[in-house]
Amino acid sequence: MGQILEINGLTKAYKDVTSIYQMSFTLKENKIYGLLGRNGAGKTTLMHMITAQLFPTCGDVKVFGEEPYENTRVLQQICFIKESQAYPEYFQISDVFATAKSIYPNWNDGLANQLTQDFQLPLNRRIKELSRGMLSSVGIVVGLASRAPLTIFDEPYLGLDAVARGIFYDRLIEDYAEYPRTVILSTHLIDEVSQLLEHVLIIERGELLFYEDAESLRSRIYSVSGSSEVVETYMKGKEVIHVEKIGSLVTVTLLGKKEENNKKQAESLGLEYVPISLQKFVVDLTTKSREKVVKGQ
Ligand SMILES: Nc1ncnc2c1ncn2[C@@H]1O[C@H](COP(=O)(O)OP(=O)(O)OP(=O)(O)O)[C@@H](O)[C@H]1O
Repeated sequence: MGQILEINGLTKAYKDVTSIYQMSFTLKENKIYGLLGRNGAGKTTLMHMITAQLFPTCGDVKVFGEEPYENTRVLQQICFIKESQAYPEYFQISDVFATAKSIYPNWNDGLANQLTQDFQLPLNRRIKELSRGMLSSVGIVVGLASRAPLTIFDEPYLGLDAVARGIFYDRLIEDYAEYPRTVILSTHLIDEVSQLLEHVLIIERGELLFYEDAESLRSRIYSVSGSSEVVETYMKGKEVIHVEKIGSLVTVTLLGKKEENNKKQAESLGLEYVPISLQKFVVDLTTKSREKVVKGQ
């Protein structure tokens, strides 16, 4: 399976902050990736460099084997939908779709029409007259109907209600199954998209903390709770992500190894074992432990 994105030593530094620091990774074609991290982690900066909207301070980005900057051949294969997508205000929705059709070679009218109906979009209404959620729906139609080999959604659903978000996920997975492409989905609604993701990239303060197969990661993340002494015994030699202490009860989030039987071991010590969601893992990973467990407490 081919690589469609190669990032090497990528850094973006501003005067007071380094948004992306020495990042290197590759993405394969026809996979759905989740790009996760807290506010300010560097996700949008990274996506802007991938889509040639921002120059790196150093390092390089190759998309489909080429540098994306001013490279029409590459750029027409990338569709980037962001939260605050700006369209000319005087455009009607139909003008946005006609423009997208002229840019993206794989644009599909049938899918665009289907999605227009799903989201109940009035094609002849002007952009400046749309509600926030309708504007997000327009972006989603463009993102899906373009069928671009690299499709990137950066928090695409500001203002979209749960029903509309459900339509987005369903249509994405249906169309992806028939017309595979590489999708990068950046969102804070991790629980909602968790089942869609095939690989997960977690970034924090401009660095890539995790890059793993989503199913494998989901099977390794869990928490145990119990008294501090027993929990501390259990924690020895394990990868502890987060510790929380309420009175004498300690709960730790851990990242197990695949081959370990973490559940059995925890339960044999009388600890409560709970598999945790990807969202909780990301929150715990990117939050400092509130309190360390001190031996004997
Ligand atoms: N033009 C800029 N000048 C200076 N600093 C910037 C600039 N753009 C981004 N930053 C900083 O870079 C860091 C990463 O920002 P970025 O927008 O990439 O984060 P993010 O992960 O997308 O956050 P969010 O989830 O809130 O959208 C932040 O500290 C931000 O303040």
